[in-house]
Amino acid sequence: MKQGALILFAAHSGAGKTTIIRELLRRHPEWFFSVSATTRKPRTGEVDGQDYHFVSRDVFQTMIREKELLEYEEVHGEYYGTPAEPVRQALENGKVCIFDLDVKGVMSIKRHYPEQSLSIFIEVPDMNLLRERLVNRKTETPEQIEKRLSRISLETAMKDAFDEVVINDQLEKAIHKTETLIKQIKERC
Ligand SMILES: Nc1ncnc2c1ncn2[C@@H]1O[C@H](COP(=O)(O)OP(=O)(O)OP(=O)(O)O)[C@@H](O)[C@H]1O
Ligand SMILES: Nc1nc2c(ncn2[C@@H]2O[C@H](COP(=O)(O)O)[C@@H](O)[C@H]2O)c(=O)[nH]1
Repeated sequence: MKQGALILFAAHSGAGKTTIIRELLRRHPEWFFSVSATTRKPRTGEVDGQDYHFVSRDVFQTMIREKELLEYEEVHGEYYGTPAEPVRQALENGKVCIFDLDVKGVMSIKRHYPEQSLSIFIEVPDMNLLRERLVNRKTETPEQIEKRLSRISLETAMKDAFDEVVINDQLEKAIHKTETLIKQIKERC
């Protein structure tokens, strides 16, 4: 009986992790995406229940109190957390489960599921690209962009603990590389 696999993505803000995940899920609708809860406001085009469960701080605190979250972190001044029950069910059904997380969230989930997890850090060939991509994305103010980039040193310090680092220079190459890594772990779990 298949146990399911957990694919844990993290990156510096702007590296392209969400773009890669969206394309992987488009190509593999059979894979399960762990929809996080967050107190951050939706960006244009983001759909509640699909990209995130957008909740108030009060609701998020209740989720913490009721132990509904597998892990949670405060990132860039907002709360983000992984609802536990959908993940448990997806794994029970032997699914490949995809997670969009910050670096600390990756390590927390890896501690829960050490044998079934693959952690992937999405990197850029040049750090200047991060600001450029965030500016082009047009979803944050200049102050918010600087706040996001201020986590680079923490993220760099934790990068060595990841199983794989994938450089997102050419998007299609990065998608292909991650897809190959996921197919490999899927064979084992
Ligand atoms: N290989 C690439 N070349 C050029 N632009 C890219 C590439 N990959 C992604 N982008 C663009 O860079 C921007 C940031 O990508 P994305 O939103 O996926 O980043 P992220 O890593 O999820 O960041 P955050 O953690 O801030 O959400 C987007 O506008 C996306 O279209
Ligand atoms: N620890 C967790 N981190 C999460 C979760 N969901 C998303 N994230 C990470 O937060 C930052 C900011 O996300 P953004 O959508 O505002 O750009 C990013 O690194 C996400 O990967 C979660 O459930 N737990």
